[in-house]
Amino acid sequence: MTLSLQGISKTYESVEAVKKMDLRVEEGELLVLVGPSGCGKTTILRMLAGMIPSDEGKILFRQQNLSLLPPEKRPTVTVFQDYALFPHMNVAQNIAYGLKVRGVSKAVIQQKTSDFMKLMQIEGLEKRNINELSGGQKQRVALARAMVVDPDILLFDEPLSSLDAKLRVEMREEIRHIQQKTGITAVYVTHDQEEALAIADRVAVMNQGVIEQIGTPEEIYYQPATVFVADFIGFGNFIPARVKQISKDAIDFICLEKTFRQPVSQVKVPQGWHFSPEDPVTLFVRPESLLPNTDGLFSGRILQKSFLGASTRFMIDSGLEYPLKMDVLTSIHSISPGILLSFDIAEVVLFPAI
Ligand SMILES: Nc1ncnc2c1ncn2[C@@H]1O[C@H](COP(=O)(O)OP(=O)(O)OP(=O)(O)O)[C@@H](O)[C@H]1O
Repeated sequence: MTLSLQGISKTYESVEAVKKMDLRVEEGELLVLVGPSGCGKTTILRMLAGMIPSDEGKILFRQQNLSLLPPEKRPTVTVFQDYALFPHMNVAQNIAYGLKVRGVSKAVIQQKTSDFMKLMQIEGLEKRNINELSGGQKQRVALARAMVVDPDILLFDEPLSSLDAKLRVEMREEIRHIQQKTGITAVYVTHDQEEALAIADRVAVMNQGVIEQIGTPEEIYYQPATVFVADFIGFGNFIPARVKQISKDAIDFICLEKTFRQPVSQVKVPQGWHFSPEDPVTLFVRPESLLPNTDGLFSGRILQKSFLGASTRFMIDSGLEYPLKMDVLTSIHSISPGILLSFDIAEVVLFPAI
């Protein structure tokens, strides 16, 4: 009982937007497609909705081949960034539209419209014109209009991009809450990696028409499978290093001219990649995994400090080509300008040298 894309491709003139993609979305799951502009996210959503055909491959939902169905026969409804509301209809008429065209009775339309206005906390706005609403209210109307027809699959195309930062966070929490409450299957497109991590059951990170990695937000954040994913999701430091020696229990690395010893079981590496003694490698370290401490493994000098609220970010010169980023809880005050650092070694991911 899943939505699955099997070997889906799409080429526009000379641009290969989606390349032989396989993807499964479980029933009731919220799957986020995230990636930089032009990586093919919207193209996938359009193929799911039937707005454009794929060049090859199949889209199956509950054993039915959706690729053969026109858009209006598909079990999908799309929520767009620009809301796509009907400007000549008031709020209630917008929400009721989908039910009306499906020939639902007046009494049911009234009941359902009222239920969804309540769910989206827009009661009292029934008679308002669309141009008399705030951005957040418009998005609530758009969501109510999409969900009122009880679709099996909700498609979100950057639904929060037009909202200001605070409202985005509020609305994404609300979308997540309602999606979980209704158990609707959802595919959500965004280029905002923070939004992706916050809202998803699973995240698919896309790059140039392919999925680089798919996994839970925690897997994607703590165990990026590629340098692209590590770089795109969150912040991090790429530190050049060299494998010194490998024994049965531990691996020694030389990094910043110091030797780090790490138990073999703790070394996180991309699947299928093996390294040998003397290989140049890259250590990927999150800013919060860099630790200021007095018996640190290497030294650095603070170049810059940015207050981020709960944490403070320090830019540190450690003699590398780029400054290291280190996030420290703001409540910890005693950071001296010339500091000693170490890693939380269990959180470091090892990549081939970049
Ligand atoms: N109608 C079209 N004709 C030609 N090329 C297109 C068309 N639509 C998209 N493309 C190209 O296909 C690639 C994928 O586009 P797509 O819109 O799917 O990316 P996206 O990840 O959604 O990007 P964004 O976040 O900017 O919306 C891009 O290189 C884009 O320029």
